[in-house]
Amino acid sequence: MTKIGIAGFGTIGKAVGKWVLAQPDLELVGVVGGDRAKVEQSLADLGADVPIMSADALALQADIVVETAPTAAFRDIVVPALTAGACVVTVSAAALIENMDVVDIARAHGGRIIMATGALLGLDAVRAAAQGTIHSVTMVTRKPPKSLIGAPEVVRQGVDLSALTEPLMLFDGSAREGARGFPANVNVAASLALAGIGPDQTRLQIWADPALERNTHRILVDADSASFELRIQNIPTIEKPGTGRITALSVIAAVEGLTSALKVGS
Ligand SMILES: NC(=O)C1=CN([C@@H]2O[C@H](COP(=O)(O)OP(=O)(O)OC[C@H]3O[C@@H](n4cnc5c(N)ncnc54)[C@H](OP(=O)(O)O)[C@@H]3O)[C@@H](O)[C@H]2O)C=CC1
Ligand SMILES: O=C([O-])CC(=O)C(=O)O
Repeated sequence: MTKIGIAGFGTIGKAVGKWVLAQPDLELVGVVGGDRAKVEQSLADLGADVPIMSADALALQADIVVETAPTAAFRDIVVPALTAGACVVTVSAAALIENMDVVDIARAHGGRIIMATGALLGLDAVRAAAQGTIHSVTMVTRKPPKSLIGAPEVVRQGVDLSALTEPLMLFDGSAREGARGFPANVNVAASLALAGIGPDQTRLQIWADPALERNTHRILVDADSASFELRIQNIPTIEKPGTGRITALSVIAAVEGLTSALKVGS
């Protein structure tokens, strides 16, 4: 039995928990949450008798810690897990690019960080191209306004997204700056940057588009090995529209890839 812990039991974490509970070779050994009453209700919804614990306690119990908490909690969860030599599976790429020293912590203690592809595609091709020379990576994210409400940069600009009648460009710059302004909205840009030419070289535009119902990403890569274009249209989750439905499935696929006899794709 592989022991799984989940830190952050919200939109993604709860879906992953439901899947883990249905796997005969996986054991959900603990959950770390924000509001305890909400986690208790979520576990009750799943019919699960699983202890709620601190991130430090989970680090000592789990072989794999699934980190699906808000950006601000990233270090408190990931540092003890890696120090204990656990494998961390996460999609919090916006948090990782601000805390790259955790990679050194993993290296020093035999831990691993698996950044699942999340709400994106094609990171295998971007990583392969990065073994040669990538000339440019450009990403354009367009989301329905409801998917961007509450982002720090939207609040800073004082834009009333609910009043939009036509597309509005909210950001044009580096993936690093974009992830700072929209930490819960463009993790995909941070993942793309980690796979390719880094957060300062990866270019990003973010648009709020009232005509859209899906979170859409278009990526252009120009490299000495290939030029390619990636497009995805993510169906928003009901709980958190900025998070596409495919994200939790990507985390599940990553855990499955770590624990099953057959793994397809790199
Ligand atoms: N790479 C990608 O494609 C994507 C990445 N993400 C990232 O994944 C992460 C999770 O996203 P999502 O599930 O949508 O977010 P949610 O807000 O739905 O869930 C986060 C959960 O974490 C809980 N939480 C709050 N504080 C802590 C803490 N200190 N320790 C543990 N848990 C805590 C929250 O509880 P409470 O509600 O009580 O505060 C909430 O239940 C985020 O970092 C997000 O940015 C999201 C979408 C796509
Ligand atoms: O990257 C993110 O944080 C989420 C996202 O864009 C999506 O789900 O399409």
